Amino acid sequence: MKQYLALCERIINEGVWVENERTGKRCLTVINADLEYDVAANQFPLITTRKSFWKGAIAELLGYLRGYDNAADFRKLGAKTWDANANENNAWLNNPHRKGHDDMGRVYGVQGRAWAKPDGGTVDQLRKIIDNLSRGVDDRGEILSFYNPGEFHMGCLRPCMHTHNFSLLGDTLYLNSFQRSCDVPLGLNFNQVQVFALLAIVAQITGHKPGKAYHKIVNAHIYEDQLPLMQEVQLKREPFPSPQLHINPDIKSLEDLETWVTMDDFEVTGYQHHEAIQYPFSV
Ligand SMILES: Nc1nc(=O)c2c([nH]1)NC[C@@H]1CN(c3ccc(C(=O)N[C@@H](CCC(=O)O)C(=O)O)cc3)CN21
Ligand SMILES: O=c1ccn([C@H]2C[C@H](O)[C@@H](COP(=O)(O)O)O2)c(=O)[nH]1
Repeated sequence: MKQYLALCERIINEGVWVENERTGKRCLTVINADLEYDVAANQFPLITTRKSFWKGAIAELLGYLRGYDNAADFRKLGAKTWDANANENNAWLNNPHRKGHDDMGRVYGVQGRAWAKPDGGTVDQLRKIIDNLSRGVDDRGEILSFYNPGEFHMGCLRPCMHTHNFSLLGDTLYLNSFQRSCDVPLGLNFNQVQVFALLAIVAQITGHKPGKAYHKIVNAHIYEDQLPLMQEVQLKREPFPSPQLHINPDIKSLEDLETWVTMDDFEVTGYQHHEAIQYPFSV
């Protein structure tokens, strides 16, 4: 929680105003933030200075791991986060590749599970990583990348958290996650949960101990209409200690994640938090 608050303070003290064409809003922006989560100690990085709807974040992650391309599928899991980007962005609504209501196009998990090969067929990046790690193999290229510039024109948004790189040291699994753009009041609240949960889940299904997760953010920003709530409400509150995340131990494989897992298989204990804050969302 301290590193989150330090990043917010840094944006307020050192941030530079940058215009954003798509949203028509200015963002107070800093470049480069390195966050670290201790998954081994189960210090779940949930924001405590406002109520966090963490289930939406894990639902979104599960949708990515399943390769979903449709906001309706995300809603069924419990994440409403893609409704606006799928259905309210004019450039995407007028894009000939959009397959109708709720379609997100070839974003995130589509690239992770079915990256189109130029010579035909697809690559399932996640399957390969899980197979290797389950055999105790780290080929120094255990990389899940959603960033496919050749297909940006076929999706509603370029991926923000775009690459997850796993590493094995002995029986301990590590994760480095890379994010090019971060809406600190709204998106980071979810992204911290996702980086932590991704390492915890993959360690569990490949039979390893989780170590640390390292989260690098390049452009970290606060939208102009979010700033008063951040400065005058959220940053005035004292944080509480980290809660813990519990994952159903019956989840043992990628097939389990793909077939029967729901948000009921995730539980958080010890979550003390301040009241919810509704931050404005920019499409
Ligand atoms: N401007 C912007 N910021 C983002 O963080 C973001 C995007 N766009 N587009 C793609 C995804 C969607 N994400 C989202 C979208 C909505 C919330 C949101 O409204 N969060 C609420 C609670 C939602 C709930 O009830 O589940 C919050 O208060 O955190 C969070 C992340 C993250 N990403
Ligand atoms: O996981 C996510 C997804 C999106 N965001 C934020 C970061 C930006 O504010 C917007 C995306 O706009 P771009 O112009 O494509 O950078 O969504 C996030 O924080 N986390």
